[in-house]
Amino acid sequence: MKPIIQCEGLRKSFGEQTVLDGLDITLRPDSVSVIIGRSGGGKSVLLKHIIGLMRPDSGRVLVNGQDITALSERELVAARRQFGLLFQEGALFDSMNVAENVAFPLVEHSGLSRREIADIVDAKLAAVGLSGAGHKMPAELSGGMRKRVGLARAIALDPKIVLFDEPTSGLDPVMSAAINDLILRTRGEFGATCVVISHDIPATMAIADEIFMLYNGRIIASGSPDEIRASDDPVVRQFIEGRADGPIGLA
Ligand SMILES: Nc1ncnc2c1ncn2[C@@H]1O[C@H](COP(=O)(O)OP(=O)(O)OP(=O)(O)O)[C@@H](O)[C@H]1O
Repeated sequence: MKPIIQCEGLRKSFGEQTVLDGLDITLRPDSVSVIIGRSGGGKSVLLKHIIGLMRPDSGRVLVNGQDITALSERELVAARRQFGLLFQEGALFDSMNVAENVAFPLVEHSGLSRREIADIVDAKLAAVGLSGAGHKMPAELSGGMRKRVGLARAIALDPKIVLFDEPTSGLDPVMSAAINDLILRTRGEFGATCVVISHDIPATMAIADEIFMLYNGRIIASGSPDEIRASDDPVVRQFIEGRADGPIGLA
């Protein structure tokens, strides 16, 4: 199957610090791909390269075969419309109510009428289980609700690819399970490719079609949850078992 996202030889340093060190990754369409790895290991930096918010020092990022590292800022704006992005805290606009938040990308990019936009907003809020919450302000919402509003906004334009940056961090187990269901539905019902960054190993095992382990600036292991569980790589084992002792230093 043709990959939807392919990074080849990505290198990125900040001063002396090398964060991506010749990273290769290939993501399949219509799949849930979960990228795991240490805090500060470069997962968010990788995500920013995939949507063209950061440019690599060298290497390429192909999205549907198009090298987005070669695009101008103007072309990038168009290319980014293929993506929906759910930020860690939902990143809602605090001065807008829930419906206005979800409507925002539609107002900015779709050219649809107010009536059409209102219908889409209702449908997306229903999809995330928040029908009737359109008038609420972000400050009135729980963390889980904020994430669901963020997801409704991320899928407002029916993007082909939805990126989730630590979607379950800070949520209770029930809300985490609800968010994981939503990720699976985002792939199933909306036909989107989902790229998830996560520290949550049980959730990763439950939702991933393919897991990628980022370590020392490269993908050191990839495979289905069963393959990753059976990995004999000591770094992978330490990470998925959550042990303090092992090759991964704590520094
Ligand atoms: N714009 C930047 N300028 C300088 N350093 C940066 C920049 N962005 C990221 N870094 C550094 O790159 C490293 C990787 O950061 P990144 O946010 O990608 O980690 P992460 O794996 O997403 O971590 P976490 O799981 O804690 O969110 C960190 O050491 C960070 O300080």
